[in-house]
Amino acid sequence: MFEIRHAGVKGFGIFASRSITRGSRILAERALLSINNDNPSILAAAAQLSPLNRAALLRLSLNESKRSALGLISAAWQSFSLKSMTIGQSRDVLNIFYNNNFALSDKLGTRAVFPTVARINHSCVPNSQGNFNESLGSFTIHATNDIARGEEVTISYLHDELGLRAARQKNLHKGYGFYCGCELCSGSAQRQKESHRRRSDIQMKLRAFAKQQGSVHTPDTASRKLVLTRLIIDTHEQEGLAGRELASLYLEAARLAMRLDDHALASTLGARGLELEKDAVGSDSPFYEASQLAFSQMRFGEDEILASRPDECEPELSYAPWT
Ligand SMILES: C[S@@+](CC[C@H](N)C(=O)[O-])C[C@H]1O[C@@H](n2cnc3c(N)ncnc32)[C@H](O)[C@@H]1O
Repeated sequence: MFEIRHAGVKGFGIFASRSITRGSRILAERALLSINNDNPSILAAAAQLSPLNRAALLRLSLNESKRSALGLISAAWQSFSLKSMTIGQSRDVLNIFYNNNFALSDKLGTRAVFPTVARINHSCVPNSQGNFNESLGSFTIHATNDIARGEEVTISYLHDELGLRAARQKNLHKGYGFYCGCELCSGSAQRQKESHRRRSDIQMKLRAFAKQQGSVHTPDTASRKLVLTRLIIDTHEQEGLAGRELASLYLEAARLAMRLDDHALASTLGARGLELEKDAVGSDSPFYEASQLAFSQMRFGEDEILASRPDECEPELSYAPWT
């Protein structure tokens, strides 16, 4: 379904070797290296790897801008007791880990590197999304948009999907040492202008709403929240963004519509939210199962459950560089 090959200045990347339809699982893989609160040492975990797996780890991409100074002292200190790795190798292992790991659970301190997933480059308008599937014990990549044969498979490394270009560039450079040249960041001036207008507009509306919320409590809060949530949904869709964030917005809108006794609207919004979630995580994901359950309970009047979906205790999943 895909191949790993050179992607110009980005290094390696993953490309569709045939057309991939939205919702398809592109890959599912287990961690190559992981740490958690009980076993927090990256170098100790790397020392346990077989020579083949350690070589595979050392082939992954480094953040060159952080290669020289940062990590050297820590690597030297930590590798003191690990005779199996040189200080240089230890420094590279740390750099590679920071540049490629995903935070899977804040509570358990679980962070992991997945060898093929680590080859997927960033786009501010990605066509795929990564999520950890607890029941498979694997990280999955699903197409959130249709992908043409030969097109690069991309995910977003950012937390704020609707961020403005300057903020996106700053965060990507700080985290990964690159300035993004994706189809949005290097798109036509017209496209960038429209995107900037849409994104600033919604940010302004969100700020105004938050300010209003802080000052007075008006009884029509649910209807105003619904209007705003639907505007955020529209912005995502106009920007070509799909995935779990959009699914959550639809499910939240469904909950608000239900609260306003608009059952027909709640059903339509909820069904769309579930469809988007299934596309992003797969029908075997506990995330999807939890949303399905919450949606059916909401329809029977227990809407608080949808507001406290279990996964919302965890942070939004994304690469976790240099944290
Ligand atoms: C997780 S790795 C992705 C795979 C990597 N290209 C490789 O060769 O293994 C992250 C690194 O890929 C590069 N990268 C990812 N997305 C990029 C983009 N949109 N523009 C430029 N470089 C990118 C950066 O060097 C970044 O530090």
